[in-house]
Formats: sequence, structure tokens, C-alpha cells
Amino acid sequence: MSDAPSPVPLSPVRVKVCGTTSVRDAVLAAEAGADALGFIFAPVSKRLVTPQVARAAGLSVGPVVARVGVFLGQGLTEVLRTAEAARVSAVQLHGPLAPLYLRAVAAYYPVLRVLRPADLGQEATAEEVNLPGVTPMLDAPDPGSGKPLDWAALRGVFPPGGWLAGGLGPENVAGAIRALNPGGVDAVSRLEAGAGSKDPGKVRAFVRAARER
Ligand SMILES: O=C(O)c1ccccc1N[C@@H]1O[C@H](COP(=O)(O)O)[C@@H](O)[C@H]1O
Repeated sequence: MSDAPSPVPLSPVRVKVCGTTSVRDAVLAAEAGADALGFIFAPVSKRLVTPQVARAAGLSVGPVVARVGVFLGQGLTEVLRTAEAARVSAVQLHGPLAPLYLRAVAAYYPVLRVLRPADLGQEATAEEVNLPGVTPMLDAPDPGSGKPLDWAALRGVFPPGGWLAGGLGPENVAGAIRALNPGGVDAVSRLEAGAGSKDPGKVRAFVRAARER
């Protein structure tokens, strides 16, 4: 028998492919091994999808893959109605919001609460991410812009178990995971052939690179 200590298993990083706008791209991401698909319902986005298309895309990937509705600065009623119509399993919230609003959404859906690096260390942020059912996600100030964060500057302040987004793609996701050990990674811009349309090779390479860290 060996005296060597058992290796501590690294928890698997969850992989989210965001900006899904079709059944074709949902199936592509699921077959590539993504854990979650993102559907952007923020009207400012060039990846805007209707709840009806998101619902059909979500139904096409079976019972295991999570479907995340993405919102930016939208009212509570709109968020809850859209999430219900699209049958998402979780909600991702960008932009400033009141604690009561966050509590209300988290009463219905697991929430990925998107923070910018400047939010870390603020009292209001600590209150938000300590709410039950809320997981922090670090992203660039301009979501969906494909700009990576400064991972070295986040070492020591990155919230344990938090998710990471912002300019991730096949070429840099493994380095980001090694730097910050996030609970999940999320990408959109660097996986596209054109706005709202996925490049199959990039999606497959992104999921593979995140798993092979
Ligand atoms: O992508 C968008 O258009 C978008 C619009 C409004 C809110 C969020 C949006 N995307 C989110 O941005 C991050 C990272 O994007 P990228 O990989 O840097 O392009 C991701 O969480 C998307 O959900």
C-alpha cells in the first residue's frame, strides 16, 4: 500500500455557451459537451432571441443541459414573464439592481449575478452574492464585447465558486481556469462565425479546452 496522499479531485468546471439564437446552435453546443446554454433577452444585444425560439432550443437538448436567460437592466415582471415563457432553468442578471429585486428573482430561479471587477469588495456586492441561490459571475464592464479581464489582478479577490466570463475563447480559457479556478466559464463573442451564429469548430474547441485544463 502507498503512503502517498490521495490527490484532491478538482471539481469540474461548468461550461456555458451563451448567445444561442437557434435550435441548430443549441444542439451543436450540447453535443460539444456544454453544461449550459445562454439565451440573451436584453434588447440591446445583437444576439437577442425570442422566448419562443429559446424554448424550442431548450427542448431540443434534453433534460440535463441548463438553459440560462440573460437580462440587462430589465424590470422584474419582464424578467419573470420572459423566463417562464422561455422555460429557462436559471437567470443571469447584468447591471445595477436593488436587493429586493434580486431576492424576488432568486425566489423563482437560480441566479448568476454578473459583477464587474470594480464591484468586488463593495458591501452591497457581498450582500448580493450571499443570498441563497445566487452565484457571482465576473464579466467585463461591457458584456458581450469579447474583452478579457485581467485575471492576474483578480487573484485573491475572485469569489470562490464564482463563474468567469469576458473575452473567453478556445485559445485562452484553459489559462483563465488555471489562474482563477472558477466554478464555471462562459463565452459568446469568440465562439461566433457572425453575430448570433456559432462557429461549430470554435464551440467544440472551447468546451474541449475548458475540460482539458
Ligand atoms: O452578448 C451580449 O450581447 C450581451 C448583451 C447583454 C448582456 C450580456 C451579454 N452577453 C454576456 O457577456 C458575457 C461575455 O461575453 P463575451 O464572451 O466577452 O463576448 C457572457 O456572460 C454573455 O452572457
